Amino acid sequence: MPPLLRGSYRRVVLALARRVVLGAGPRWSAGGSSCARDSPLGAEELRGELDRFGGVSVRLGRLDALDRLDPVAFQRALQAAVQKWRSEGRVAVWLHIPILQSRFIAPAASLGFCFHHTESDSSMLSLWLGDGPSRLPGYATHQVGVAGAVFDENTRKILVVQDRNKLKNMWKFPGGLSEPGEDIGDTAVREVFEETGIKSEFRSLLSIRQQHTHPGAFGKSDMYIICRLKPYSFTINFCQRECLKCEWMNLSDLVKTKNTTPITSRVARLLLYGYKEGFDKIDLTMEELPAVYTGLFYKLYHKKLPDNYKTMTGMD
Ligand SMILES: NC(=O)C1=CN([C@@H]2O[C@H](COP(=O)(O)OP(=O)(O)OC[C@H]3O[C@@H](n4cnc5c(N)ncnc54)[C@H](O)[C@@H]3O)[C@@H](O)[C@H]2O)C=CC1
Ligand SMILES: [Mg+2]
Repeated sequence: MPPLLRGSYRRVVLALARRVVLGAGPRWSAGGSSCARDSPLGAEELRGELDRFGGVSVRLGRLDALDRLDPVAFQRALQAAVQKWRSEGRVAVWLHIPILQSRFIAPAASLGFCFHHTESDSSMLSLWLGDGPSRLPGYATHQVGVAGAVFDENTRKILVVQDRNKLKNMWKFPGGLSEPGEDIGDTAVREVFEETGIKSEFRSLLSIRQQHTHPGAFGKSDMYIICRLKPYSFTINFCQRECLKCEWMNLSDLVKTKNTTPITSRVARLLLYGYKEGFDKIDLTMEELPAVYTGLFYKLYHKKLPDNYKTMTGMD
């Protein structure tokens, strides 16, 4: 027996290998005694929860003994567990590993596990056990950036910035990346305030750009959304760290200038059209609706739907 599999480790490993179970299982005990020596780590078995697709989810952070379990012992236990889950017809295994237990990543990888995703304090590995190629869904594919086109209808001026740290200095709308759980409109309002000092409120969504293998998105795709915002403060106090310049520019000048990005120019023209013909021509408005399955709420963006169409039941 390898030296690593001595004493309490040995008991842990044997228990893991023998009795990997799903659901609530008995605690480890090497000899039936409940004294501290026989169950020295007070640990539970490597066990998983069954998900609705027939996969098993194991959270290593819940296993008390893990701090004193070495990678070799873990690999054996996991191998035995995978064998058992396979024989039970489980389709996949999800392995959640806290960052401080990262020494278990390599042993899991040697059994075929791959990274599914990582968070700041943990990683999630997965192993497909079902027939054919994996049907597990991938993780995040896009980052979401949001800009605010803050248009003052009274003066026909629009708020524009030039970013610092850019190879070319071009006029654009202030904006930045959405934070986890943040509504699109809230990102626009927050970023505009952080970058320019201007306070504003969300009016509508104007455009969505999708760009793949975006250099600023760590190789992922970029979703860049521009919102129409209405200002309610007008004194610029721009962030020197992020911006080189910031000003209220005549919308017609932004439409004309060459010193801007194609998307900014296009949205400036869209705003001009909306200003002249009515913003309902260009606005995707937002409404909050209840989600059927989760009981949560979501934001839905679309062209304005007349109230009678919201409740109509037939074609007449
Ligand atoms: N076509 C356009 O007009 C432009 C569109 N965008 C879009 O805007 C969104 C991102 O907005 P941003 O204003 O760039 O983000 P942001 O406003 O959230 O953050 C920009 C700041 O983050 C920091 N930062 C970013 N990457 C960094 C790194 N690797 N190391 C250290 N600091 C770093 C810098 O301080 C930088 O000034 C994306 O969706 C992008 O596609 C951005 C620029 C131009
Ligand atoms: Mg920015």
